[in-house]
Amino acid sequence: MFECSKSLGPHTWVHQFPIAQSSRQSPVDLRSSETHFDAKLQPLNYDDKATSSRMLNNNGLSFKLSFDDSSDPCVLNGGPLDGDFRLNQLHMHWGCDKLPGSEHIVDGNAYAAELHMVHWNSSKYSSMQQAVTQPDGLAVIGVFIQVGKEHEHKELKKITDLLPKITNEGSKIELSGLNPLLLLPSSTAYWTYLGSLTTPPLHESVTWIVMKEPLSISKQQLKAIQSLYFLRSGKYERLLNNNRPPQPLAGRKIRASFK
Ligand SMILES: NS(=O)(=O)c1ccc(C(=O)NCc2cccc(F)c2F)cc1
Ligand SMILES: [Zn+2]
Repeated sequence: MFECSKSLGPHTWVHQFPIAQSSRQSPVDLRSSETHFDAKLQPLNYDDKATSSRMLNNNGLSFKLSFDDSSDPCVLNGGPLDGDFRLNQLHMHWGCDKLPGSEHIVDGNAYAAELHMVHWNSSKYSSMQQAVTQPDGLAVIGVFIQVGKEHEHKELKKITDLLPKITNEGSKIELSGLNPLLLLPSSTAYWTYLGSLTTPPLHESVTWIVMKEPLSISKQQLKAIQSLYFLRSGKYERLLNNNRPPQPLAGRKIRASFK
């Protein structure tokens, strides 16, 4: 129906955000040759579940599900993390039609899409805005998404069923009763490394936790995600929320919670 918008060239970001060429950038290629099993890594733990959230087709970049991280916070701890991290928002990255759209890749292979659950360090900082510039400020859980046979992932269905209601930029809708724990795959295996936001301002403030097992969604669900449009200079364009290509590891080690 609509052309995929040409992403505004991640390679142009460096002009305005010189940190783009620094040594702690994301995403990366999670190469098994670069990962090391770390027996000290704990399992991830969610203390309590958020109930209220608001879904927003935000500024033509993606759709974002914002959580109220002041009153009923959803708190993540454990894993590679020191202290408590509050869930602030979740969003996704996807491709166009048959193109894969995950940001992280595994041994050079990309997935159809990637879910990001963004948390900020509430043990050390008082808000997302304060934490987002700090080296230990954020923790983002990345979950790969692939098109499965037909068994839809239940919790993700709560999100994709609502997307047709926010296809235009700026539209928003309430979504409560989402349980982030149920958005995680059944296997607890993950990789973790120190990285950055994958979109400007590319702050190097993220402890990345990428789940090894992908979620499966139906073709229809992926279509609903890919059918988000936004109006740019009077023209409808599909959100092409993909993505920044993998960045140099620059000597970083990737730890694995599994052998
Ligand atoms: N794709 S990702 O998971 O790495 C990612 C997560 C969060 C943000 C974000 O919050 N951006 C807006 C924002 C808002 C306030 C202050 C900021 F610095 C800022 F980046 C960007 C990318
Ligand atoms: Zn993201």
